[in-house]
Parts: sequence; structure tokens; C-alpha cells
Amino acid sequence: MTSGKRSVEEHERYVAELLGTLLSGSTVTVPLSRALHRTLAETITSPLDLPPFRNSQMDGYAVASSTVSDAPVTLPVQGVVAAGDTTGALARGSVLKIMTGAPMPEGADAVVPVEDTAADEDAGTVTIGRGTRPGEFVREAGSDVRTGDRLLSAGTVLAARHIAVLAAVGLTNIPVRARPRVAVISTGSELVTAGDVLGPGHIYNSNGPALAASASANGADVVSIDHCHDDPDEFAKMLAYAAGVADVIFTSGGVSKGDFEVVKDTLEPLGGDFVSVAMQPGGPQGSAVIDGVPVLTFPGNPVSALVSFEVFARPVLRAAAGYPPVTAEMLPLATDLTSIPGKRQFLRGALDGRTVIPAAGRGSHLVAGLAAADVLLDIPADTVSLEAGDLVKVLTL
Ligand SMILES: Nc1nc2c(c(=O)[nH]1)N[C@H]1C(S)=C(S)[C@@H](COP(=O)(O)OP(=O)(O)OC[C@H]3O[C@@H](n4cnc5c(N)ncnc54)[C@H](O)[C@@H]3O)O[C@H]1N2
Ligand code: MOO
Repeated sequence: MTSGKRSVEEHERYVAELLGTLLSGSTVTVPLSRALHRTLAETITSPLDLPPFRNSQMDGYAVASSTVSDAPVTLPVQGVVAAGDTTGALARGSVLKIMTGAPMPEGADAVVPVEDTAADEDAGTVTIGRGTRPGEFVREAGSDVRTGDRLLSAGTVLAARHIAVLAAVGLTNIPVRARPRVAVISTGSELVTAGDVLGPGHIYNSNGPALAASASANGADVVSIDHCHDDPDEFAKMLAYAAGVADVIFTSGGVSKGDFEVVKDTLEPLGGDFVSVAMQPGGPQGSAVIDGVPVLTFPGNPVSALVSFEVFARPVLRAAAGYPPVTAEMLPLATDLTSIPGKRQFLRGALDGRTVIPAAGRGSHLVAGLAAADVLLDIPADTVSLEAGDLVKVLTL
């Protein structure tokens, strides 16, 4: 504890334990078209050879290399093999015109690119301008991967290149880690949704979209996004719904010391834990369990809500999704800075190459300032000032 508050480290541990239910590691099967950014639950071995058959690497002429060793040499053209054709056989002393990706005919062991030849279509012959060696411009069956070879390891987070190889071997059902299902509830009677009319005293809801985007970006399935007025009945109904569809619920707003703290007022009597964490932004934090589903209640200020997500929720969601942990690095400051003693500060900063420029504004309402940031500067609770050139811990946003 610091100054009677819960430390960030203590609250991290508390949240990690509360959200431990997300780490079940169960497996689901998804179609290949839905597999991007999912984490492989099993190692995948190849069900076939790649390439599946011996084929040409060039548009040109399939030859028996021994017949062109005295090039230039003029030979009859037996026909044309296109990509998609079935394999034919090359008559001794002839050549076959062949396209890239077409199966190599039996009897041919090399391809001479069309650029190195001169065809006489009337005569049905081609002059092969140079000799070749066996295997030149031929892609052998299994030269990329063989049936039964390991293609991708369990734990791989699937990117486009992984989708390419899964598709290339014809796999359609992909075993992946189940994603944690997330529900987001933004509270506040002042909030309206982008697209609706902004009346007097209203602001647009930014926490809902931001928390949903953050959850998706960190491997979760966002199954419900709601906006709740400062009305306890409405909130109770939304919570009950969310608990029925999600594995974890994130709320924003309604947790500090005002007259209309709908989140705190509803959850505290139900055993919710509301604490002041020694950090800024993100001091007011809470949690509860509703129908067995953990709820994390973030403060309403937009920077506070997202910093809270970054610090407490993001590591657990990533672990649940099988994503690699977020790594921090130490980078030098571009300017001096001061920090509040007793509170771990998460300042916004921009990167100038490998140097960190702390943002000028520190208010937790500065959402445009947050958007301009590349990183969070993690300043320890006992640090009061730092000088330009000092190393600071930096978390990439
Ligand atoms: N007397 C005190 N007042 C406040 C304290 C305190 O310790 N004593 N703490 C301040 C801090 S720090 C924070 S952070 C906020 C947290 O308040 P709440 O979680 O109750 O949030 P709200 O009051 O509902 O909203 C705060 C602020 O953020 C705006 N907001 C809320 N939700 C959204 C949203 N979805 N999108 C955009 N903006 C949102 C809201 O309009 C308020 O301006 O309390 C301080 N007060
Ligand atoms: O903790 Mo509040 O989150 O400082 O703005």
C-alpha cells in the first residue's frame, strides 16, 4: 500500500486473480476466413506436399536437358502445357511449350525461359538459345514442405502469411484458442452515441468504443456494448444481460464521489470492491462478480479509462487469447519532467526516434492528447523528478 491506497502492483495481482477464469485455454474450431489474429491451439502438420506436383517456374519450353546441350539447337514443338493441365509426356527430341505453374511433362527435366528461345510457328519449331542443367526452373513436388512436416506451431498468432500456408495446403477448419467474451457498459446520463444529436450538457461517448476497440485489439470478442444512464435499475438490467453473454464485463464511469455513482452504488452492496489505487490517471478502481462473471469498473475520464485498461485488463486478456505479453522498454527522455510523489504516473508521450517527448497536458479528459501519444511513460510512485536523458519505462500503446 502507498499512502493508505492500494499500490498498482497489488491491484494488478488482485485483477489477475479475479480474471483468472479467463485463462481456461479452451479450443474452438473456426473457418480459415475467420482465423486471422487467432492463436493456434494445436501444431499443424501438412496434409500434402507443396508444391503438390513437379511444375514449371517459368513461361518457356520444357526440355530434356541432354537434347539442348549443343545449343543453339532447333527442335519441334510438341504442344503447349498450361497451368491446370494434367501431366503429359515429352517425346524424345521434342520440346513442350510450358507456362508457369503447369505440370512438368514426364521426360522433361528443365525449363528454358521463353526469353532465351526463338519460335518459328509456321515450322512448328523453336530454337533453344542456350543449354540448361537438369532441374533448372523446375519446382519439385515437396520442395517447400512435405506431407506430415510441421507447418505452424501451437501458439502461433495467425498473420496473413500463416493464412497463406494454411490455405495452400487446403485446410479449412482451424483449431484456435477460444477468445474471452467481453461486454462493455459505459455509464453517464451526459453521454450520447456518435451519430446522435449532441444536446446541451451532453458529450459523445468515447469510452465505449475505445474499450471495445482495446479489447478486440488484445484478442477478445466484444459481444455487447451498452450505454447506461445514471439509473440503477437500468444498470442492474444491463449487468444481468452482460453477465449472461460475456466472460468479463468492463464498465466506465460512476465510481468516484459524486451524487450519481451508479456503478459503485449498485455494486458495493453486492460485495463490490472499490478502492483508490496509487496511480494517476486511473485512481478510482473497482471490481465485482455478477452471476459468476468478473466486472472491472474503470473511472469515467477517457484517459483514465484507457490507462486502466492498459495496466490492469490488457495483460490478462492477452494471456487469455494466447497473445505475447506487452513488453516495456527503457528509453531516454527528451525533456525534464516532474511527477507527483506517492502515485505511479502513466503519462502520455510521443516518440522522436528512440527518445520520448512527454505530453504537455496531463488532464484525464484530454482525449485528443491521448490520440497523439505513441506510448505511456510509467513513472514510479517514489520518483519526483527526472532530467532530459534519464531512462524511463515506456509501454507502447
Ligand atoms: N470529489 C472527487 N471528485 C473526483 C475524484 C475524487 O477523488 N474526488 N476523482 C476524480 C477522478 S481522478 C476521476 S478519474 C473521476 C472518475 O469519476 P467516475 O468514474 O465517477 O466518472 P464520471 O464522473 O462518470 O465521469 C468522469 C468524467 O469523464 C467523462 N466521461 C464519463 N464516461 C465517459 C465516456 N463513456 N466517454 C467520454 N467521457 C466520459 C464524464 O463526462 C466526466 O467528465 O472522478 C473525478 N472526480
Ligand atoms: O484517476 Mo483520475 O483517473 O486521475 O483522472
